[in-house]
Amino acid sequence: MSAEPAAKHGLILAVNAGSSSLKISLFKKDGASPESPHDIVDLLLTSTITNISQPPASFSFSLASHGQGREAKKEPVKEIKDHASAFQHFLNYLKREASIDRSEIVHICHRVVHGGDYFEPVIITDESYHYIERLSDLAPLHNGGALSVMKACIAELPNANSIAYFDTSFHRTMPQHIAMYAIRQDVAKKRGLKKYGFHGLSYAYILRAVSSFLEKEPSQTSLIVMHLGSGASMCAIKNGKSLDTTMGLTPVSGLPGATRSGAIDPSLIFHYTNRAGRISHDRSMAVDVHVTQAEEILNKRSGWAALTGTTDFGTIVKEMKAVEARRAAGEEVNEEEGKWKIAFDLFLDRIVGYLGAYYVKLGGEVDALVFAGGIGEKSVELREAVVESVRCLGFALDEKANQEVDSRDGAVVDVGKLKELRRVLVCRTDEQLEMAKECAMNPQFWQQE
Ligand SMILES: Nc1ncnc2c1ncn2[C@@H]1O[C@H](COP(=O)(O)OP(=O)(O)O)[C@@H](O)[C@H]1O
Ligand SMILES: CC(=O)OP(=O)(O)O
Ligand SMILES: [Mg+2]
Repeated sequence: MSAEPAAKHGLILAVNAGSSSLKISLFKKDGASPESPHDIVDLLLTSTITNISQPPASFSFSLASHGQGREAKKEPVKEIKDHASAFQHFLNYLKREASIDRSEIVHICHRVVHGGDYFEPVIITDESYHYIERLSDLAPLHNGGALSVMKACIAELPNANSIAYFDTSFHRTMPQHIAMYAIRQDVAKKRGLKKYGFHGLSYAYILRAVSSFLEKEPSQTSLIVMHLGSGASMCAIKNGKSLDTTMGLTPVSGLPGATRSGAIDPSLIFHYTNRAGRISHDRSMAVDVHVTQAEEILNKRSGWAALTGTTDFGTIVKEMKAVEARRAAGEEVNEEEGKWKIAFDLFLDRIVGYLGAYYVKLGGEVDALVFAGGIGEKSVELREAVVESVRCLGFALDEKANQEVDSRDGAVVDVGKLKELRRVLVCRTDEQLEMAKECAMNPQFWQQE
């Protein structure tokens, strides 16, 4: 792949189509690129649309010049029903924002969850678009949304290059026997049936930010990272490389999520429904995605939504605490009310299981446990429960630091007690910034000074 080097500098729009959200950031690349990747791009604005799969969606927009740390105002928008309409709403809003000239956008970086055999970023052409489209069935909550945004970009911002950045790229270093499933390899090879792993842009950002925080080279840094959001996964990073991760061929495997089951016995689905193999045409996407009913059940009708009725882990924690406080006060609590704690404990159990496994796989050489993603960054209670469960491995939390994460600045916050021995960190991950930095640093995309 090679792009026409567009300009020496200009604006980079980075778009992150998550399973239930669309996160957009606009950056300015400076003409004189400093050696350090840390200040190669300046943030101009961010916009976040959440609850796309649970309407009404909520829209926020904030200019960096108006204070980055400030919580942006959120407003419900009933017209937003998918990623395409969410992006259109953002573009309309941007048009009204006089201080930004859309024609200065040179590159648009798109987070694409499944990249199949693509490892490097690719410029979107007919060929690469159709390759990513063919992979949509392997990331039914994701690739379709990203493609619908690309279509809108080509129509509305025709002078900008659309470039796809892949979640799967970070995991290309997984050893073959770890990425392989114990199935016939002639079939596996023909159909690409192996563990790809996801959230790779987030892991790349976290590795960069945490190694810098620890003042170590990324290639000397070993971490166990928990990216816990609507989609949740973990990664064992050994000397800067992905050794193992919990998601697999598709993002449904590993930890449960907002609407995803996580790992199950593969036979379960045939006992759940006798229509497992029937094709279900997903009409919620602007791009047609063909998945079976089995995949629809496990991707869209499971997880927190199935256990508790909400996709918001914050609500689960709040309700659980309220019920547990009543129970502690001697009040009777019925079975239905116990669902919040069951969901919390189930998530905790799966996280701790992988944590133990990854600690052993890394031979105990772990520079830090890192919490990230909406739940990892915001839930004081989940961090407390996880770290308490792995106390036997020598990790301990500084309770006060854990409570105060929200009020602390910076990408990385130290919440561990035994700082010299076993670090516990929170990292505010930023997939948009990771893409923008990678784009700004890639000489292929820019005319040299
Ligand atoms: N205070 C909180 N406590 C626990 N969970 C929270 C809190 N705030 C947000 N979350 C969780 O974070 C999720 C969003 O995480 P994020 O990583 O932004 O998601 P996405 O996968 O859409 O990128 C929400 O759905 C919610 O479950
Ligand atoms: C891969 C994945 O699950 O992404 P997200 O958490 O953004 O939905
Ligand atoms: Mg996400």
